[in-house]
This record gives sequence, C-alpha cells and structure tokens, in this order.
Amino acid sequence: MHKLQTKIIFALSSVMLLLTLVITVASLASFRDFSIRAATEHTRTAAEVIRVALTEAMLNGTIDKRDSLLGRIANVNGLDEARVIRGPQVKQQFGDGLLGEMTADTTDLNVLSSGESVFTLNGGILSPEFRATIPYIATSDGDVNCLLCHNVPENTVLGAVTLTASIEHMKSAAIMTVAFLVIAVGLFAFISILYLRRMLHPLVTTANEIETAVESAIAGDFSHRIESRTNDEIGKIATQFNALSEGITNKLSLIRENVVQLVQSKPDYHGGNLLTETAETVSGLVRVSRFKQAIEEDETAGEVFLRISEVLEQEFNIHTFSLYEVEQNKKMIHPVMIDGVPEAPIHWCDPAIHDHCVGCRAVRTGHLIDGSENTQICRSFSIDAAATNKHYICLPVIESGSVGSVVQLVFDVAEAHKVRNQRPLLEAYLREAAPVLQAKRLMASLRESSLKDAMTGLRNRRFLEEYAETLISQCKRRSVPMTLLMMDLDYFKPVNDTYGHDAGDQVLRELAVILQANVRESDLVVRYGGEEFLIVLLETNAEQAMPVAEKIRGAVESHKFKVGGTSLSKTISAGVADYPNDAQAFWQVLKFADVSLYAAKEGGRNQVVRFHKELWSEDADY
Ligand SMILES: Nc1nc2c(ncn2[C@@H]2O[C@H](COP(=O)(O)OP(=O)(O)OP(=O)(O)O)[C@@H](O)[C@H]2O)c(=O)[nH]1
Repeated sequence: MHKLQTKIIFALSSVMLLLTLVITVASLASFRDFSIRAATEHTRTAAEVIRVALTEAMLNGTIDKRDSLLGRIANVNGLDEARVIRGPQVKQQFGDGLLGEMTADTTDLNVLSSGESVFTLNGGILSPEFRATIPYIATSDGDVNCLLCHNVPENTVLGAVTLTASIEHMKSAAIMTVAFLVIAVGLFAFISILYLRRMLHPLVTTANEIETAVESAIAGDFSHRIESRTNDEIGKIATQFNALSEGITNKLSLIRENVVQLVQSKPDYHGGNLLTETAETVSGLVRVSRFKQAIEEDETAGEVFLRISEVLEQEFNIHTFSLYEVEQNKKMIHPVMIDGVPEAPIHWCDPAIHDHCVGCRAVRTGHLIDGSENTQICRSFSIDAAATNKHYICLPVIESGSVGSVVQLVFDVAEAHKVRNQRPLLEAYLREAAPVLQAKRLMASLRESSLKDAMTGLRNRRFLEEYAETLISQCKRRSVPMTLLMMDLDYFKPVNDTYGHDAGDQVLRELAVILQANVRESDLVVRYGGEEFLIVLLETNAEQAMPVAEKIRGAVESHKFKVGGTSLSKTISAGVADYPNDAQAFWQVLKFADVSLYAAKEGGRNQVVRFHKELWSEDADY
C-alpha cells in the first residue's frame, strides 16, 4: 500500500480506537454511577416498605410473622436479601428477637451506633452486589409516632435493615450498550476509511507519479507527464508540474542546440544524465573560452602549443600525445612536441613525413584521422596498433583553409571510447587555437622580416639594436669573447655611377653570399648600412678573428661580380675590435671596429686593421 495512504488510515484508525476507548470508559463509569444511584433508591424504597410493614405488623399484632414478611420482600425482583437487626434499646425493651435479628456484622453495628446509612458495592466486576444498611430512627412525627410503642428518646436508632441487591442485569445492560457503541464507532471508522481511501486515491496516485517523474528528472529524463485527475489543488500541482517539465525540456533543448552549434558536433550523451552532461559540456565550453582568452594574450605560437599540451594532460587526462607544425611553403612537418618532449624526433610516425608533409594523412586530407576505427587508415603511423594495443587519432588544426598543425593522440585500445567522447570538446579547443596560432606565426614572420634586410636576406641594423645587449650578456655569462668585423666595399660609388643602381644591388647581394659563406653558421652577418657590413664572430677574440677577416678580404678580392653582362673585381676594407679586450660595452666595441675600418680606408683600402688604442681619440671627429 502507498505510504501516505497507510499513514492517514493508521492515524484515522488510531483516533477511532481512542474514541472507542474513551466512550467505553465513560460509558462504564456513568453506568456504574447510575447503577449505584438506582440501587440506592431501590433499597431506600424497600427499607421504607419494610419499616411501614413492620410498623403495621406491630400495630396489628402480627409482628411475630415478620420473618415471612421479610422473606417475601426479599423475593421482590432486584433484592437478594432483607435482614433486620434490633438496636440495643429495642433489645432491652422487647428482647433479642428472632435469630436473624441478632447476628449483626461490623457494618450493621457501625450503622446502629452512627445512625448513618452505609451503601457498598461488593463482589468485584464479574458479579457485582449492592448492599445497603439503613438505620431506623425513632421519631414522634410522621405517619406513626414511634415513641408510642418504643420506650426510647426521640432519634434513637431502633434498628437497621440490610438489603442486598444484585446489579448483574445492569452490568449486562452496560456491556450491551458499550458493545453497541463499539460496533457503531467501528462501523463509522470502516465507512470513514473507505471514504477516505476513495478521496485519497487521486492524491496518492498523483504523489506517486510526481515521485517517479522527479526520480527520472534527477536522472536527466524530463519526459514524464502527470495525469491531472481532480479539479482541486492536487490537480493544479499535476498541471503545474507538467508545465515545469515542459519548460525545462524546452530550455534544455535550446541549450543543447546552442551547445551543438558551439561544439559543432552533437555531444554523445550515451544514455547518461542529459542535464548533467549538458551542464558539463557548457562548462567545458566556458573553459574553452578562457583558454582562448589566455592564448590570445600569449606571445608566441610555442606558448600556445604549450597550453594545448597542458589542456590535453590536465583536462583530458591524455598523456601520450604529439604536436606537429606544418611549414606549408617548405612542405615540411616539424615536431613541436613528441610525447610531451619539446622538439623530440618523430617517433610514432614514419620520420619521412618530416620533409614530406603530405605523407601525413591528416595534413594531406585536412580530415580527422581516427585510427581507433580503422587501424590501417594512415600508412605513416609506424606502430602496428594491433601488436602494441595502441590506437591513435590525428586532429588537423585548420588555419585559413589549410592544415597549420596536427595534434596526435596515442592511447590504449581500452581508452578508445573515452577519447572518442572527448573529441568534440577537444576539437572546440583546437578550433579556438587555430586562428590564434596563425596570428602568432604571422606576427613572428612579420617580426622576422622586420629584422631582416630584404635585399640581401641578412639581418639588419634593427636586429642588432634589439640583440646587442643579449649578445654581450651571453658572452659575459659564458665568459667567452666576441669580435666585431666592420666591413665596407671600396670605391662602391663608381659601380653605381657606371653600371647603375641595379648593378650596385647585385654586387651587394653577391658580397652578402661571400660574407655568409666565410663564417660559421652561429656567427651573425648584418647589413649595417648601405655598403657597410658587420660580422659578429661569437666565442672568438680579435687575434683569432684576424685570419677570418683576412680570408673574407681575400675571397672578395678574388671574386668576379657579375654586373650587366661583364664581371667586376671589388675589394673591401675591414676594422676589427673585440669584447672584452678592447671594450666591455657592445656599442663601444662597434665604435672601435668602425675607427679601425676608417684606418683601413685611410691606409689605402683592401686591408684589415686590428684596433689599437692609438686609433681612438676622444677628441677625434669620426
Ligand atoms: N646600389 C646600391 N648602392 C648603395 C646602396 N646603399 C648605399 N649605396 C651607395 O654606396 C655608395 C657609398 O659611397 P661612398 O660612401 O662614397 O663610398 P665608396 O664609394 O664605397 O668609397 P669608399 O668607401 O671610401 O671606399 C653611395 O654611392 C651609395 O649610394 C644600395 O643599397 N644599393
């Protein structure tokens, strides 16, 4: 049975039982009281009848026959015994009397001495018996003057009559009445319970339906509707509950549609709690939005990749993953991070994709490659998935229509389902990362080009201004020297004047190639001014740099510059100064290299001059 119904019926039954009990006790108490009062009256009347009869017998001289008189009276309905006892004065005047009139019990004696009536109920509840002991008092007024026969003063107790009356019939009547009451109350209770059940049925059924519907709603299912059975508050609750469920379902559908749009893929709810999973997806999207904000404020594409790796580890709990960057113009794929290690060698895929990016299926197709659905889908994934129990998913990051990067996830077969469920949110992250990565790379390349000389491809003076201090602090930290070679073409103006500016440019381009070819890759060749070049030789002092400068001078001298169909010979002059021997500050070393170059020019050109103190005068106008 339903709990609510049981409770109400139990409460009603308890009330009815209590009511029956109260009525029974009250009835029995009032019956007892009534019985005593009725028996009292009854015995008083019988006592009076006996008195009158005895007086009459005395007057008529038939007092000797009083025994049979008392016997007849005792046979009167409702009386069990009638016994008269003589008081001491009567005994004194008329003798002890009959045998029965002599045997007085304690109650009789008390009544004889006190003159007060005593009424008692004896025999217990099963066979109750009423006893009345009533005194006869001598009186001169009344219908007969007692003092005429009795030699006693007024108000003397002449004797007493003891009457016993059974009140069995009263008890039966009381029991019958109580039984009737109990049956009546029971019947009333039964009818009330039936009526109550009928009345409670819609309430209980509605409450049960609401309970089931709420349980389903907690589990994310809002489809349950409640039948509105009555027109009262219960019916209203049912209607309003339905309206509430309808409202939640509509709003939830709207949220889902928006989530689907944002995630661009229908989240797989796999029978879970719709509300919880939608809420989780929404909070996932909030995290995506925060991620976007963070990467936008990051400085480089490298930092963005680092954030992607943090998201994979912390949010998706994926620890075996690789990030690749595609260099479209060079058709190369560059490993940004392999298994979380920056710039580690390509290891899950065929290393050939490094120089041939279209070997990567994700790069070539621009589609997500799901190796967990088909392990053979990408031929460049070099590990035999079946043998190692490993699966993979490669997600291309599309930047303005082409693949800019690839995120590769490698996981155990057992994790395939989990990873596939995480895919929509991960793709949302990558969609946000794509334009930011592109912007960062664009910024980096713009910056790179602003630090380069467009004509020769060498670094420019701006680069030097930005990195001069870094170069010095690096040398200081590592306690290594650095030499600056300041170089300038000799008599370059006539080239322009004779062959034109384009020819001059060609000479400068060829010179740049010669300079670059004669130093180490780690050294820096900078186009410092028009036909002026600076070479920074790292970890090299001026003594060690002199042969290098000489080699360069020789290389230029022996080179034939191709100018307008003819070839041309040119020479250069160079000045050499180093850190830390000549000066501690970068710009001071540069100045000393420059004055040395000036000295080389002065000295007749096509020569290298090592800086020495005599070349520098604070007063000189360089
Ligand atoms: N074609 C071309 N000429 C340039 C460029 N930058 C500077 N120049 C020219 O380089 C020449 C430098 O001339 P000068 O400073 O007189 O020196 P020079 O003729 O080389 O003689 P010395 O340096 O004294 O040996 C000028 O004519 C500039 O116009 C450039 O980018 N391209």
